[in-house]
Amino acid sequence: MLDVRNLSLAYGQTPVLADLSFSLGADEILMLVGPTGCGKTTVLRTLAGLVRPDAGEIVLGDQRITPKRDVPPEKRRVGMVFQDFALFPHLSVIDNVAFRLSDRGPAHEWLERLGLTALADAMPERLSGGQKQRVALARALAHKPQLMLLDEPLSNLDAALKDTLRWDIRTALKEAGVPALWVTHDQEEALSVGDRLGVLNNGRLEQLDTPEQCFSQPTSRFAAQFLGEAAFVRGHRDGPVVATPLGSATAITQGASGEKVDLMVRPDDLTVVPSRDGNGVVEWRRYEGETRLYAIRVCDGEALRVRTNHELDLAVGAPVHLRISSEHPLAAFTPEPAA
Ligand SMILES: Nc1ncnc2c1ncn2[C@@H]1O[C@H](COP(=O)(O)OP(=O)(O)OP(=O)(O)O)[C@@H](O)[C@H]1O
Repeated sequence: MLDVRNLSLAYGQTPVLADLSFSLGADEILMLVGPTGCGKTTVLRTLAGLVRPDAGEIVLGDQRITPKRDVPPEKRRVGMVFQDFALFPHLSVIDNVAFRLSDRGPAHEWLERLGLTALADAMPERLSGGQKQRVALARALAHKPQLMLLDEPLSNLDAALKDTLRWDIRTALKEAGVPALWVTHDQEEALSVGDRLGVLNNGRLEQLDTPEQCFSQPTSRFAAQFLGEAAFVRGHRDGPVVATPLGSATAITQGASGEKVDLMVRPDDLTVVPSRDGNGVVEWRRYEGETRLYAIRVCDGEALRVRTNHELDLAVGAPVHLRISSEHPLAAFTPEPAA
């Protein structure tokens, strides 16, 4: 169990974490995303005890940590997995995993669970990136941590390996029954692997919710734009419905009829068909294999992205009709004041 309350931290005069609060359940995995420099690694470093916060408290199991009551990193029982694996190069796999353990049983157990038994006596230099990361995970879990911190654990691995390993890491964390905080830059990973997702912006949690809620019901434009390819179409409320030049959709939030709003649309909320008297033209196209992504310029507004089946083959410059086809409610935001 982890409880973070009103954590603040500045490097010199630069505030990095601002009144950050969240809790993690017994075996909950929280994915942490946000733009570069927003403080993700600093959150992990603070929880690990590598930097001391200026204010707030961390309750980790039965430890209560405050700026005045520090607990050193080695007493926090926090396991860490980094993108660069950080194995001891002069120790074999089993000696890495069992490092400083008086009982080597859990080391053998985690090697087996993570499919590494045959490599127990190998030296790290012989291992592939995926195997190194499994060893790093086994080492962290064999030490029976009360919290796991993962800082972009898959970013040095190729795409095919990432997909398998992310699920193996999730399974291992759940088997170990430890809460985990997992920083990633990968949207698919952020949305698919964790139990909850936190969107960090300038050291503040902009949104903390299930991945589904964060993606489909972002509470701010920032969260909307950070997850997935969001665009905004100006419309007017008419009861629960927002009417736009591209058709109508139900809005998630209610407001006064007649009020101007920007409706958030993603490429799968729109449908495009060829049409001589349509409302737009194809500005660019991108073949994606199973799908195609088109940018459609509508009147003189911004180009909107729409994803279609790969069989719809439209040329650049082709006249088309673009409409909102989403059957689920869409997020609506108050228009930003003109610059
Ligand atoms: N030791 C330090 N001294 C001073 N400033 C630091 C230090 N470490 C990080 N920073 C600054 O704090 C801010 C947050 O850094 P942090 O590494 O936590 O961001 P991040 O969200 O993990 O970024 P990235 O996604 O690029 O890894 C950045 O502006 C960074 O330059």
